[in-house]
Amino acid sequence: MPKELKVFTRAEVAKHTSEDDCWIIIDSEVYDVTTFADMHPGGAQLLIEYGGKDVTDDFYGLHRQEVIVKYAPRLKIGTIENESPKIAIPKPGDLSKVPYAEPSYWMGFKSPYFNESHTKFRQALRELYADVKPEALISEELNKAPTLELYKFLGEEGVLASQIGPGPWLKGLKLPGGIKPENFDYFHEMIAHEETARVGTPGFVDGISSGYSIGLPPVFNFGPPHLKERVVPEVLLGRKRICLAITEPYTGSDVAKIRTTAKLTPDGKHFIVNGVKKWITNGTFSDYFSVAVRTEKGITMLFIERQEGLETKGIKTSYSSAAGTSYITFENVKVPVENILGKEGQGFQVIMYNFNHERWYICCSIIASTRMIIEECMKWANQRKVFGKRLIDQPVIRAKIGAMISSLEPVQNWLENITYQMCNMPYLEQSQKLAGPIALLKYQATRVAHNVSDDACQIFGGRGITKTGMGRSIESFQRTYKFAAILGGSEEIMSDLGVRQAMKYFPKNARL
Ligand code: HEM
Repeated sequence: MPKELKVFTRAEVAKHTSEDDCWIIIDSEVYDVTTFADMHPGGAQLLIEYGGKDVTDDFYGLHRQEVIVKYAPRLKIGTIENESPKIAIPKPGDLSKVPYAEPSYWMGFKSPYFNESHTKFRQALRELYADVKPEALISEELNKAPTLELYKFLGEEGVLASQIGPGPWLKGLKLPGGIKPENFDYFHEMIAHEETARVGTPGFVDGISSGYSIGLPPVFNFGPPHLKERVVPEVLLGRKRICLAITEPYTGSDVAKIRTTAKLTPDGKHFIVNGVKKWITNGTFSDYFSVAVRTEKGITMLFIERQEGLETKGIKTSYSSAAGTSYITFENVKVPVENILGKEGQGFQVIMYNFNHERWYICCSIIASTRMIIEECMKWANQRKVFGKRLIDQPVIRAKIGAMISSLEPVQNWLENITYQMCNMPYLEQSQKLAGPIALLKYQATRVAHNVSDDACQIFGGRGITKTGMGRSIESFQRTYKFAAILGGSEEIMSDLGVRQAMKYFPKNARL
């Protein structure tokens, strides 16, 4: 039964100042902290010193809003007469009203790209993820992989399907916001990646999105019919998990150097696979693996099921093991020749086919994460008081936040422009025209993330390097934004590729 709340005057609250009877006011609501004081992580004495007072500003200078949301049901005893709260507590699923906290269309600006269906889609995902977030925070903290139950839930709600792009594989599936598969476009997918990133738990987020969004495309684009029919629905409905296994300890971005071998058996019916793979996201809990191997005819992609001889073990990285980042060993693993994805010796084309999409998806995600960090900085700078004024009243802080916003908005706008091209170009034209811009966008998006992370840490000070409390998102971002700068092609390779692509189309007759 909910507690009955009473109405008090400020004078009444002011009488409750002792160890045995201690009340405080936060935003015109009254809290009895007498029994809580001994459990208060900030210390009992502090709370008692503040007994009887309005502690709103001090409270918000030291605690995230989620603290009061969590403790209010236990500690709130009433409200102050003729007053109402001035601080908004967003409902789960609300869009933020903090300037620049959402892409401009969702802050009331006009856009040629979005319509009502994109708004419905974003809203549905934001609400759905608000329910998932508590589990995400626990998994992230405890290094626990997302459960199969959660995968099934995300699969049935169409969340998994909405992260691999428009295509025939969506047919018959339910999508968030009731969007019909035939109306689903790359802007919906962009929103899906943004909303997933907004959960704010990078390891867990990769745990529920990274493996299949790059592991499944080789199957639905190049798999033989018997695999497509079975595996694609299993994965999209969250019943089985798949990952992409390309990189090895000896070779990262240089795919041509992979050493995992697949030798044909004398009867020509199977390959025997031997070798190792490293940094394979979702590998620890995947059932299926899309694997790059070397056969007699060259680099080949194989679909391999978990079986004897295939072992996965977790690798500890700078984010949570909820991502399932793994080291995989293949010892005499037997794979039917029918499991070749594409053609033998043409694995490179299979790998390249989805590269642009993968890089674009990383852009969607890192740009959304960076935006959240800017929102955290703006909120903090507004509520944190030092030397008698808010942080935001210091020109040096405004200069940092100005630099953050003005570096983020151009990459968001470039992302939307590229997404528009993806919606309107056939695959071949996309490959010719977008490989360079996507590579350069990825380079710039992760450079922006780097600078924002650095400035955010300076703004938060000690809290920006502390895993709990006010700066926890800043600390986590600092530890993890580099994943986006390395995976799917490092910054160095991205800028080089962008320029090489541009030079391919450089007119032979152009002169200075
Ligand atoms: C309803 C009232 C309050 C509740 C439920 C509460 C709860 C908490 C919690 C959960 C933490 C740990 C935060 C974290 O690490 O994320 C904390 C820390 C702290 N609290 Fe409170 N608190 C309350 C009121 C106050 C008041 C009135 C003060 C004094 C102004 C205060 C001072 C502190 C301090 C100094 C810390 C340590 C902050 C840090 O490590 O940076 N708290 N409190």
